[in-house]
Amino acid sequence: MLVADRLTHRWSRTGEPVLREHSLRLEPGRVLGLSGPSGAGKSTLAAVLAGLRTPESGTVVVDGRPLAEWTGPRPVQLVLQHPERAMNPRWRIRDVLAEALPGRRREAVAQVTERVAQEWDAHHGLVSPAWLDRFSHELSGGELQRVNLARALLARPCYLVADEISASLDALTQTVLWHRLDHEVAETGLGVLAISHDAALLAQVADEVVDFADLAGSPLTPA
Ligand SMILES: Nc1ncnc2c1ncn2[C@@H]1O[C@H](COP(=O)(O)OP(=O)(O)OP(=O)(O)O)[C@@H](O)[C@H]1O
Repeated sequence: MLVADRLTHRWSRTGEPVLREHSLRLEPGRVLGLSGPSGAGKSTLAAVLAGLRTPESGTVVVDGRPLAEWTGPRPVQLVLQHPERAMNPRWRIRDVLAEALPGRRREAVAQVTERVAQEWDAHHGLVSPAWLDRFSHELSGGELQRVNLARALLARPCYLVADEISASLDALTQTVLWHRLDHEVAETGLGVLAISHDAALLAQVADEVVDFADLAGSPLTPA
């Protein structure tokens, strides 16, 4: 279980806190939907859950161990709406995918990236093997987003924070992508936090939907 307890975070020392003792539980093998208005703090919470921001106070514990104590691959992967920000523009797509496999032999990495591209290609062409030798600027935003998600799953995270990951996709591709994620949830026990403004999408893909505001000031454990 991913347990975030009483997280507080403000972006400037004198500013209002964006996270105000926000708490949530994300179970393995489940999809939890998170909704809330623009600017509320959902992406801030996402960054803290993934360990990319340190909260002013509060804890994030992943499968019984504080997030800060995990070494090696991040147990919580974050995929954002704008995939180009998460990729080195000088890398080919095969190197972008290989980033999820640090420390492996070159030949093994090449094999895995080819296999992953073929496997994702089988899901209605979500990722094409033909993209592997291209640079990120040679793919569309939606294509890059699928590569970004494939890379995040290749790292074998325990939990995935998916922040508006399908907002730039057409309806059919969106359905196929969530179907692919569902498969991962069922097969590997991945826990997913799906952040979106799209209530209809969340109703479709999530086991439960919570509102960002309702997570504030509701500690999971006694103070
Ligand atoms: N790097 C930053 N530096 C300063 N302020 C920030 C930073 N990132 C976000 N903020 C501020 O924190 C608040 C919450 O932003 P956040 O991106 O978490 O909201 P959100 O709920 O994800 O919004 P949206 O749905 O529009 O993506 C906003 O007021 C935003 O301006």
